[in-house]
Amino acid sequence: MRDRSHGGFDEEAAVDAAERELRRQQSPQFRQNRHPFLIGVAGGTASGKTTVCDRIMQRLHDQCVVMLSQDSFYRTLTPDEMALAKANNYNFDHPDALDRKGMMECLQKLKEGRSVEVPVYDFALHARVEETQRMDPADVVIVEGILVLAMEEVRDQLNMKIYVDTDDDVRLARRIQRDVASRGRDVASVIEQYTKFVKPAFDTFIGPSRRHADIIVPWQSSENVVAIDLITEHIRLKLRQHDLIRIYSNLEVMPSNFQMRGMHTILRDRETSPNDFVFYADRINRLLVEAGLGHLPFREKTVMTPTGHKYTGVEFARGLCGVSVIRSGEAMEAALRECCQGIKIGKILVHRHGKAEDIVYEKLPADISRRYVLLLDPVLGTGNTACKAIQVLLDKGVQENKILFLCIIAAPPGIHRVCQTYPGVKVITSEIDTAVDENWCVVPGVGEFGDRYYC
Ligand SMILES: O=P(O)(O)OC[C@H]1O[C@H](OP(=O)(O)OP(=O)(O)O)[C@H](O)[C@@H]1O
Ligand SMILES: O=c1cc[nH]c(=O)[nH]1
Repeated sequence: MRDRSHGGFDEEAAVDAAERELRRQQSPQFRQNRHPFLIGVAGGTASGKTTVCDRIMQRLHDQCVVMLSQDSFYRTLTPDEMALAKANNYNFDHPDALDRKGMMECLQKLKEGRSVEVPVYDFALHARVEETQRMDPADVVIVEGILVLAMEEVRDQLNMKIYVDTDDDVRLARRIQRDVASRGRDVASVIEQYTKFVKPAFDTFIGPSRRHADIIVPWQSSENVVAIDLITEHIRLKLRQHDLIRIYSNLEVMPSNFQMRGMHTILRDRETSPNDFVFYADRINRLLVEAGLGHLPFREKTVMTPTGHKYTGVEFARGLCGVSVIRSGEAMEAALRECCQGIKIGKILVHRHGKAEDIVYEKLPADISRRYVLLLDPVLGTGNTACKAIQVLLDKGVQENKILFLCIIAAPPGIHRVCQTYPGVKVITSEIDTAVDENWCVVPGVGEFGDRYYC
């Protein structure tokens, strides 16, 4: 409940401090602790993956971007395999042709912000050469290759997955041209290899892996400039979010998947009916509450199953309660009650009036100072409301590291403010938005959450 006044917090100073912190983390001594943003680019042979990567790198020229190619990790062949390769009878399109362990080690090191020595593969000799190529840590690592989205262990490391979609005939024509010109092959052998191995591997591994992609880029004979623009804009947005996660260890963003993005799309759509808004907000609230509960301490517990076997598991934490920020936070109470039967839930009303800030109402469990508190409010905008509510809890004796703030969307100013002012408080959100506008509305946001939920 507020008239969108700003409160006494110097937002610019907070953002400056956060940026200073980010620069500190970018200094060489901190590099090894940095986690870069990992992008996977897959697609069939000669689909244009490298060109897509080059265009992305050109557009992200102000970031430190490196590209790791799956091709660098072809295995050194055994003598028998070498004989097959020379007879054009070896399957280079199968995941087993790769040194997957070596590739994962490289990826892991880059992910940890360390330099790596990348193997160099000679396609004409079907062998690794002696020398390696050094790759230094970067802000963004692009991993490119036909099987990048088909290998689960690689896929699991990626922050963004792109699939380049090009017609089969265009790809075959390009493949013939490339292998003849630069890999020492003749046309007949390229076509034979394509029919025997390349196409079946595409049908078995590569084509099906497109379902794992976040973005599918149609890429035919002319370049898809619009797609590259959209992708790089999205990467910039994600990098900003990624930076926040790197700065604040007390910020957690729930993993995004198509279900989550679909639910957010419905919430954010101004055409969504009130019934649907409530339905999908409730679904996300339930997931948020589960994510919050996952941060509570647990005790080991062993039970007997009905078949008389032991199961060693854990026991849920005791001594927790919820506190909702009136009015929108009350929309999250049902989700908390569904997960924790009989849980005590208190309430705080933060009322703003001009420059003055008043708590006009609070009703909290008498023993709240001994409890963990799940503080519920679906929107974190400037962070004024959240900070005021957190301060009320601290004044009641709740320990800072026993407060978990759950919100459906969080804007960067609110994240800076809460995470910096209260480093012990864990902020858990399902999405980070871009900004807060001059009317204190979150951008892109959901509009006035309370008005839409309770209308
Ligand atoms: O981070 P801030 O800039 O403080 O904004 C966030 C606050 O705004 C919303 O409440 P609102 O004031 O709209 O009241 P309502 O819940 O009664 O609709 C939201 O539920 C938060 O409490
Ligand atoms: O955009 C906003 C900002 C604060 N609160 C809301 O409900 N929406």
